Amino acid sequence: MGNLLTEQAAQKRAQELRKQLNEWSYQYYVMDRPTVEDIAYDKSYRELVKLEKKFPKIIVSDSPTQRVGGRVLDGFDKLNHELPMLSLGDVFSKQELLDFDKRLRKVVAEDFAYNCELKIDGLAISLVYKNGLFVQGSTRGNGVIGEDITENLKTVKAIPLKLTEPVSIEVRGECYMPKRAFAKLNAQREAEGKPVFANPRNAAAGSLRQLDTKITARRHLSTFIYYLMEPEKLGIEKQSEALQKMSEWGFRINPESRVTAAATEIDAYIDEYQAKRIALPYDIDGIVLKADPFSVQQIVGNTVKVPRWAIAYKFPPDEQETIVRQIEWTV
Ligand SMILES: CC(C)(C)c1nc(N2CCN(c3ncccn3)CC2)c2cc(C(N)=O)c(N)nc2n1
Repeated sequence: MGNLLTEQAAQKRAQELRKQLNEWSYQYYVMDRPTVEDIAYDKSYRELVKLEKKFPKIIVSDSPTQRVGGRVLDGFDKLNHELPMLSLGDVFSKQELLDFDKRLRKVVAEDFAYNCELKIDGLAISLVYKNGLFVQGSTRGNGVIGEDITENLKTVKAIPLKLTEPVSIEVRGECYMPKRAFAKLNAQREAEGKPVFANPRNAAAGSLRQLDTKITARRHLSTFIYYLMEPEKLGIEKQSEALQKMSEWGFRINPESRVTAAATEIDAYIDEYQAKRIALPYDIDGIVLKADPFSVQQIVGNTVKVPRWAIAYKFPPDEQETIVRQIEWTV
């Protein structure tokens, strides 16, 4: 491009490049479906970087160039979760799960199904969007006070910088490090004589706590988003519906969740994923059962710390998992 390029022409070309790059990135990082060779991506990306360098005024917040990090923060601001990030009650046996189900059905007259979800073993995060643009990301902290890690979360490619609709929402999810990235990182750290991380959750937490966002950007973090705050404001009536809607907005949603009507289906779900656990490309430490209709949440509400309409079933610690981790996922 000769330098006769006007800012307007640069803006137009940059918009075309962003659209293409964001589409490729969505397919790769959100849908796990690589659709383009790296070289094609890099070529377009380099052209966009050049255009934005030449005409800085054309830069927009959802440009893929805004994901590389680059600032070294001197700390994280604390922030107040207007809607507290609750904890989860947890049970360790199917019998306790049945007791939870019985207790809940005693209070709730209407029949209802559960939404069963894998319990991703990462770090709980909250993401706030204003008119479809990512404006703030934070850690759970103690549930009321968290840390603003927006700059670091912008580098997580699975977190959309701009949604497909201009909605103003807050969502909750888990930020995690895939097992393969964890094995690679630890192999690298070992080679550099640095201490290795004990598990992917610690590695994810350490990566999000980095004050140098460039380091966070190369840690291959990902997310699964699992809750939409105040769904009633958008006329969404069930957890399964909220997950579907969040997927349409561009969030990465775990594909293994399932609506189960009867308790026996829950048993099957638990058995299935206890067996699949080792083969999953990310760590899970159980499953999360949520009453699917949000009306049930309205009826039973939450205690100070935990919802009465949801429970976590924790898998027994699976020691051979650790041995397998060394074999299966070393690069
Ligand atoms: C929205 C509710 C409260 C029902 C909820 N809360 C969750 N958690 C709360 C406790 N959390 C927590 N973290 C640290 C210390 C205490 N509690 C960690 C997230 C969920 C975690 C997962 C997951 N991991 O995959 C999930 N699929 N659904 C969740 N749903």
